[in-house]
Amino acid sequence: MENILELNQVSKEYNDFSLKEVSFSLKRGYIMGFIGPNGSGKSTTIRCIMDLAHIDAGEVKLFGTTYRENMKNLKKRIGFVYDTDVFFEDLSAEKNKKIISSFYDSWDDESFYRYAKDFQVPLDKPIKALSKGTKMKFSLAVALSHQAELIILDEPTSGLDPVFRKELLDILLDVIQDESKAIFFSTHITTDLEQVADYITFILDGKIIASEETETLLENYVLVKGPKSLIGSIKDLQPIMVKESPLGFEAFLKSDSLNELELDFDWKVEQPSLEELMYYLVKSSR
Ligand SMILES: Nc1ncnc2c1ncn2[C@@H]1O[C@H](COP(=O)(O)OP(=O)(O)OP(=O)(O)O)[C@@H](O)[C@H]1O
Repeated sequence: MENILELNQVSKEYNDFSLKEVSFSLKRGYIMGFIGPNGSGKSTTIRCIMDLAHIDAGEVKLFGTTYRENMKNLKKRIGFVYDTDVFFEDLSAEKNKKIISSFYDSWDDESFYRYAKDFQVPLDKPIKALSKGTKMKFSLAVALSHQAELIILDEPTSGLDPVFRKELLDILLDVIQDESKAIFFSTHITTDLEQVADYITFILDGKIIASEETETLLENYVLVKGPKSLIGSIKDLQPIMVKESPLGFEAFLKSDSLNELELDFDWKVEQPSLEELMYYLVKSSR
């Protein structure tokens, strides 16, 4: 199936930071989570995808084409949901909808009212009176009502309570059911991604260090916990990182460093969570 989003060797230089030959791709019908520590380049990458930041080298392809070839049309096919307030705060959600809808030929009022109802967005209230979570839902209702095929969200779940977060994640899962759309979203909440992301792209200091299926990514690594007496044996396997405590150790290593014999040792081998994987990969790089 065609890539709906494709970045090829995208580079962007700021004074103190650069995106370094960022490449990854996403197909229709899937959700990709975009993770990385603070300041690693997530928002910058998203701004490059949205053509809000000029790229110095490389190429961003959307729906198989580039902004250079097709600027006006491309933007309309993307639903961009982000944290900063982009609406007319003093106007009601209904009036905001009226203004925004006039920009889109493909606007579908019926969908909008259905989503607003499903998401319980009060349309008569001014935007400034809505909670953060409700604003996010309004934003998503807008994105879905102009028939966006690619939904890009920059930290949509940050600051939302667990109930709102779960609702939002269910909505995202629902959106990709017909397999014609794709979702790309950045977040620090890795447990959200374990629930919904088919793929994970991991950025660190402006460089992509992994972009693959969530399951495969997690299966690539193991956490081994064992007593002090086995510390020499674990170190022989050249782990990525070992944390020692008075009682024993916790080691993070590539799964293929363990062979069958070593599985028989008196230590516990676990698959790391996404949060543990992120912690160890970030720590070991510093
Ligand atoms: N317009 C700009 N001019 C100069 N530097 C910038 C600009 N925009 C971002 N940066 C720098 O780029 C780096 C990456 O920032 P970015 O916002 O992309 O990170 P992030 O991964 O989204 O971080 P966070 O998780 O904290 O939101 C930061 O050091 C930031 O200061």
